Amino acid sequence: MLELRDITAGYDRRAPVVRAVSLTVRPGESVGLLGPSGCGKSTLARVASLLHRPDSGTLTLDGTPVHRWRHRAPRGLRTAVGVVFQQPRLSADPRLRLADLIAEPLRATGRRALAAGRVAELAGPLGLTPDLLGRRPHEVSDGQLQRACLARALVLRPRWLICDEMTAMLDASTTAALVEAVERYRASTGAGLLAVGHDRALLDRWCDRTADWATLTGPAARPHGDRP
Ligand SMILES: Nc1ncnc2c1ncn2[C@@H]1O[C@H](COP(=O)(O)OP(=O)(O)OP(=O)(O)O)[C@@H](O)[C@H]1O
Repeated sequence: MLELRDITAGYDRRAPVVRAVSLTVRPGESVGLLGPSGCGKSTLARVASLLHRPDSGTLTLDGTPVHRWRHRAPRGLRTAVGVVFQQPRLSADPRLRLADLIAEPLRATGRRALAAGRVAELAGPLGLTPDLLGRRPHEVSDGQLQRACLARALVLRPRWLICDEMTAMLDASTTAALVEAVERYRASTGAGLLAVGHDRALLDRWCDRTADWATLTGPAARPHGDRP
């Protein structure tokens, strides 16, 4: 279970952007998160990805409460969550060839020996040919780079996947390919998904259920935030 309970978070303690938000994703479940621009969805997604420490509230991953974020988070918790952001160019080291970009989390966790096999396994189904794997980010399209970023998010086989507007800048066929890759991964591993987006039709098609930001926040939020 991925449980965000009464999360208050932001960039200035006096004016948090996320206020008392609760949201639960059950094992194997896919939950879409919809809300107006600027409401705090990405901030909440970063809290769930252990990238942003909340001012208050609790994040619990598979029964373990998280007490430390970013590089201070225990490796076992950090690697349990894979994350894909909206803009691949902001999250990709421009010096790395795509094969190395995908393998980066393996190197960072001392599992370099697994790199060749895991990259090959993920690249093919995502349409990343050997030619593309040898290029650097400035030599590929946004859609190709996002495919590599998704492969990077899956390379450690996380139990939870957070997709923050993963397809917002992409065309319909790339969107379909990325969603299909996520669903294939989830079908083979049982991983849970939190997909943040603006496109209700896409989230309704993709996810088991879609939660509206307005129902998750404030004192009116139900114990599990999004349950009827
Ligand atoms: N690093 C930052 N420093 C200061 N303020 C920030 C920072 N990142 C985001 N904000 C502000 O926090 C608020 C919530 O931003 P966030 O990106 O979480 O919203 P969002 O719901 O994901 O928006 P969108 O749908 O437009 O991506 C916004 O007002 C934004 O300007």
